[in-house]
Amino acid sequence: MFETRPDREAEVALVGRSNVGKSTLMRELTGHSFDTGGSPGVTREPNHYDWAPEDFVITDLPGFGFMSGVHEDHREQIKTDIVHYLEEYADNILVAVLVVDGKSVIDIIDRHSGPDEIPYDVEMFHFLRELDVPTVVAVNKMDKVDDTDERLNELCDRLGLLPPWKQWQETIAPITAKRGQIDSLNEAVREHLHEQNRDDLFKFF
Ligand SMILES: Nc1nc2c(ncn2[C@@H]2O[C@H](COP(=O)(O)OP(=O)(O)OP(=O)(O)O)[C@@H](O)[C@H]2O)c(=O)[nH]1
Repeated sequence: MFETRPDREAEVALVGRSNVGKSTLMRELTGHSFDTGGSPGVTREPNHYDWAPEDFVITDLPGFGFMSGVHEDHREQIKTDIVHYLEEYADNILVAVLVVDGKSVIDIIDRHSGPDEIPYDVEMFHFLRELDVPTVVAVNKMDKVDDTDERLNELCDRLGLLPPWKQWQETIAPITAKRGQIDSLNEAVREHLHEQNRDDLFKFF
């Protein structure tokens, strides 16, 4: 279990597979650069952007999935730790941001769909819903995607949301974190904060 979390009442948590751009997004959101080491899977412990005066923390959870040089057992352990973290702090997490790579997410989901296999992103999306944690899917790297609407409609379909994606703007937020294009995510997060009477946290998004 991760033991680095500051004791804060309110939290926004970023989850997602390795290399989807969580650290890049974290930097854009906070203006703070976390030492990620640069290669996939380097983020093994959560990064917390601790805002004590507001009793608020933004957390970047470790990436899950393929990591070169990381043994299968360890990968499973990281996944288990993430699940436990989300369960333990579900009441504190006002919004979860599930980050995916817009370029590859459909292929990865389809490759891992089978009679006894649920793709991580789909599993995580449903798990967060079960926990009653409002979730925004940040579809990153949209600079590499040409057919935006088609791609986002496909993603809705895989997540069990009825397309067109445009009716899910509180849930599906296409972004290009690397260029600082994250307005749609900020708006979606604000919607969820507003619903929970936390307009005081708008300044972070
Ligand atoms: N084209 C493109 N590349 C991006 C974007 N955002 C991030 N990247 C690149 O994606 C790679 C991974 O980004 P990171 O932010 O390190 O990803 P991460 O999800 O934190 O990775 P882990 O540490 O493995 O969890 C880097 O090469 C980034 O420059 C984007 O919006 N567009």
